[in-house]
Amino acid sequence: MGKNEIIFIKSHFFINDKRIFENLFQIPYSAGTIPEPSLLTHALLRLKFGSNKLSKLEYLTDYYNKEGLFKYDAKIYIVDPKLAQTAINKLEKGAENYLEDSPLKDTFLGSSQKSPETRRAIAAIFRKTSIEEKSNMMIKDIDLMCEKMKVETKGHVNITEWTLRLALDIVGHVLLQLDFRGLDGHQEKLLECMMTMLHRCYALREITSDSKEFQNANDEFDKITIQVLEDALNKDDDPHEGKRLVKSLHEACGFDEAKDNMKLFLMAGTETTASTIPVVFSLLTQYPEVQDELRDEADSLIGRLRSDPTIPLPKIDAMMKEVLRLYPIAPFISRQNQHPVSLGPISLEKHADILIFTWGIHRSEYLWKRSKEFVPDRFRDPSSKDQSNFYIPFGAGSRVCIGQHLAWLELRLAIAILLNKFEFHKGEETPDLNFVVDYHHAVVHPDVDMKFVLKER
Ligand code: HEM
Repeated sequence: MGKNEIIFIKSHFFINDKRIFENLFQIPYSAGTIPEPSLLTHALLRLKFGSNKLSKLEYLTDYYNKEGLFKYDAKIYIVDPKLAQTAINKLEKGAENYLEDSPLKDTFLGSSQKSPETRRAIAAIFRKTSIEEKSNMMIKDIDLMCEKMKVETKGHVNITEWTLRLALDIVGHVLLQLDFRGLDGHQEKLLECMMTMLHRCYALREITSDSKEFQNANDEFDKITIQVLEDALNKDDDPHEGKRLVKSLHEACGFDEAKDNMKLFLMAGTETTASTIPVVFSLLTQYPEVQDELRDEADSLIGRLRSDPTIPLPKIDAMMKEVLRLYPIAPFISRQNQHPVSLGPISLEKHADILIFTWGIHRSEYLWKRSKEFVPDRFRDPSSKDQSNFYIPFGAGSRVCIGQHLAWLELRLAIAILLNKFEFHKGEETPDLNFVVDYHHAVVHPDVDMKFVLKER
């Protein structure tokens, strides 16, 4: 808004620009068009939420509930479940400028053309049964983390750091048949590169993607992944493990793309679960009675869980579903249309920039009872009226998160084992739960590392 166009003095607006005056009082919506907040709505949102764009978008989700979609910053946000389902199935992955400036731009995350072969080539590795067969590797890594936490944390734990290292080791062991030894501190450099790019640049915006620091981190990340890929290609497959992911990738898309997709697996496989676990424990320290109840379940089922990772954990599973409802780590799903297309009553020009707004849909007061509250047993009773049938933390359709089975198993095992071995409490250093958004990769993270007081059991 230009200087002198609107002057705001003590709860009065003074408007001295005719165009703005008209815009303030425009009727924001007429049937068949995409509604857009008026300048007045923008101004009020700014007063209410400052620069917190995620909260503004969440507010607009309920505001435009009837229309089911809205435009904000030239992007179209879909918040109606039916429209969202249609958009997910009918439109293509990504958007015109999706992943521009990102080291993941040439991976199959953003590409709708190359992805089917790559996806097919690696699908077997990500299948639920293949992942479950490797649960022992995850359990070994989680146990190692717990042992190290006991020795090294002295009662105060930075769970963000530990779970980042854990997630890196699990991606290495389960997906790549490689030992990164993140928990032993051997891959500090790799984690540092990822965090410089993902947190400092894209989420916190402390540095830009053309800064020297970013470039150095990206070059180093490239160097490490090239080395890892070359080493892995030179090794024979373990006959018990089947073909390595890196070999399948290499055969499907050649060295350069395989290297970029390795970067994708390292980033997507590490930061997503490593952001979710700290959120879980932040909530469990805010609700200690829930933590105790879940610990009782973990204690009684841990023996069976270790030998069969698929057994139901009714309370822990329900709580994790609720965490991914209230705080979906991937808050948007990006889609675009190569050709003009109609979506419900709306006609879209080609190359519209479309976001299915999971965060808003999961928290809409029109779809969920007590929508903004943490209700840990909401998902325990499938017939509960507290539930909506539109729940998409991992997306949906042909481009659903390929790592969802890995993520889910890792989360339930890590949470059950951590609860069985430790109590988590709030301490002086424990931060409030606030989020920053990486709009490039459509991920939210807690804005700072999550630290707790840890009591060994
Ligand atoms: C809590 C953990 C996770 C959440 C909430 C999550 C969520 C998502 C979502 C919403 C999408 C987009 C789906 C769409 O466009 O329809 C996605 C895509 C993807 N995820 Fe995950 N994810 C998680 C963990 C992981 C893990 C552990 C990996 C392992 C490597 C992974 C790898 C990927 C990849 C490669 C894609 C792109 C798939 C494609 O475009 O075809 N994710 N994820």
